[in-house]
Amino acid sequence: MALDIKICGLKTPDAIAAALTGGASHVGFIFFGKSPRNVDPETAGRLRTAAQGRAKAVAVTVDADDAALDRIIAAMRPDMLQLHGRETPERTAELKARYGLPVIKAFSVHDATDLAAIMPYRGVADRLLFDAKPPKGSDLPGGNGVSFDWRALAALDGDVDYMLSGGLNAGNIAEALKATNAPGIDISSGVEVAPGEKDVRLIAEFFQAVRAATNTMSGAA
Ligand SMILES: O=C(O)c1ccccc1N[C@@H]1O[C@H](COP(=O)(O)O)[C@@H](O)[C@H]1O
Repeated sequence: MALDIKICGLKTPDAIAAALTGGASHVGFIFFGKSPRNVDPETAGRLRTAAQGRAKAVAVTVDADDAALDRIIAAMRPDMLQLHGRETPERTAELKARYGLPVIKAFSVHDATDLAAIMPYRGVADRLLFDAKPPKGSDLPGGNGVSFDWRALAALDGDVDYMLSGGLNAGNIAEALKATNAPGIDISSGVEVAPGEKDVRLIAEFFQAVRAATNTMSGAA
């Protein structure tokens, strides 16, 4: 099965073009005021048109209320919603029904005990996303550029569809894929030169590293 690759926190046409040229399956837009990657829904709506028919456009929100989500959905027309806050299984189901969109639910992981949290979301969220816990003092629930111990995911059932995120970059993606065999990966800080500032060269290098890693893994199989 092809590896899904999401480049998240996009804010400029150049960065989106680099993500699409590299072969991103998903492009993510952040709607969270405290993030250096925050975009307004209208800007995201303009930017996401480049991805039409090429990659799924994902709206990333954090405990957003209905009014904020209504505005995001109307202006951006995302293909998917990513819930990166403390949204309950009930809220997740409600949003799926309200907008008729597939939902990615994010979980923060330190060790295998954190995986118990996913149980009530199985059959509710369409896909799970595993990110590291935010460092102490961080204002952001994600996008902190920190990894967790990927061995924690060894306890997952084989049928769990998820994306691995948190501190991925061109230098560690081979090890991350080898450790997890993740069906999808998600990166933001690792292709930036400063918080919120994507770099087209780093994006291209990330895709090269992913291709090299997947070629090595399929050769070894
Ligand atoms: O990137 C952000 O600023 C952000 C803000 C609020 C919620 C989620 C956010 N990003 C998510 O974090 C991971 C990527 O993090 P990293 O920078 O690669 O470590 C990814 O799931 C983004 O969607």
